[in-house]
Amino acid sequence: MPTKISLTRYLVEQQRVDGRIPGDLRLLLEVVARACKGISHAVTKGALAGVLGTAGSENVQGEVQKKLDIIANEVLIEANEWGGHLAAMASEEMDSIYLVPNRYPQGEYLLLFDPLDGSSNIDVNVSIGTIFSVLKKPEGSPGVSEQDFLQAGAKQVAAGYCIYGPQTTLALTVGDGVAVFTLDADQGSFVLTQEQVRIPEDTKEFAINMSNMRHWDAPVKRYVDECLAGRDGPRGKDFNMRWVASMVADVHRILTRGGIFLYPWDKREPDKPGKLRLMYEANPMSWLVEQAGGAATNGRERILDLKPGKLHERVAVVLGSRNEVERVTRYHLEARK
Ligand SMILES: O=P(O)(O)OC[C@H]1O[C@](O)(COP(=O)(O)O)[C@@H](O)[C@@H]1O
Ligand SMILES: [Mg+2]
Ligand SMILES: [Mg+2]
Repeated sequence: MPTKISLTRYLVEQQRVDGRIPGDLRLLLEVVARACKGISHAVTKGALAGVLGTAGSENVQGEVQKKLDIIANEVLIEANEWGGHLAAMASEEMDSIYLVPNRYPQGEYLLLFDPLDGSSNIDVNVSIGTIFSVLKKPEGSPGVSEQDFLQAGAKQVAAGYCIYGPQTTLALTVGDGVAVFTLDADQGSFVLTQEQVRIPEDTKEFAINMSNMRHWDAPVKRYVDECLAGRDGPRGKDFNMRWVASMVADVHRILTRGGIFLYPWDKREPDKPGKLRLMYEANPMSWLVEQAGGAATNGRERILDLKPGKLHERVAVVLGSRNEVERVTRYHLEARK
């Protein structure tokens, strides 16, 4: 496919030429991309539009909501509810699922999103993003319930993120590799800038919040200790470290130049499997990473095989360059024996 084509043309070709996606899914993805453009606009305006700062409320997970968390959530809902492609939506910022109102045509897809990822970076002008995942409503189920959303990540029919950084960039998979589009603000359209993204199998760069080191489990400590030991340690090479604290930005770096990202279980809240959310953070990112040749596990099992028990379920995440993820997973399995 020639580069410099628009997202619309890329999707039309996925639909028409390759028969990979139905027309409804194509239109749904175009609406999601349009919503991301709107969010990008609000992010760029920042203090000029009065969108920075906290909203004075908490979400279902007890996290303080920022104004942009709520604005991004509303933009995504308003853009998507009337198009006729969706049956329901779910979001990090909403306690339960959002049914498409009866006055609008009902579609067969379910859309999940983290409207604004990296909330702690909003007010300090560091990259943030939107993460999304699309599932098909199970056939034969009347109406829509939360149960319909509880499908393994392997069932996703589309997944992606839009990062609001120095450029606004959208990464997308519909199961045919990962394509990356850059927003051309003059044209107002996303333009294909990279196709068939590949994550190198090996890396010398890891991403983890080191301030939690004392709370980690032994296999994670072992892995990071070996990286820190550098050339003189068992790995025989020096490692670099990065932690943006926006998963979108850390994953975007990994798609661009490789690396490994870890947000493991830790002893601070031992009853929670991890910090990140399975259905609208880990699943879409894991599918993107796998589609780019990388791997994603919770330390033991492939994330995309996990069957969610609830909408806002949390999960430990290890993803990125294949050989490093396999090493961390092996360390966990060895520790169990
Ligand atoms: O502040 P910590 O504990 O390092 O956590 C950072 C992680 O939290 C997150 O910000 C969670 O996302 P939200 O901003 O959507 O809640 C991830 O993007 C990031 O990887
Ligand atoms: Mg997030
Ligand atoms: Mg968020």
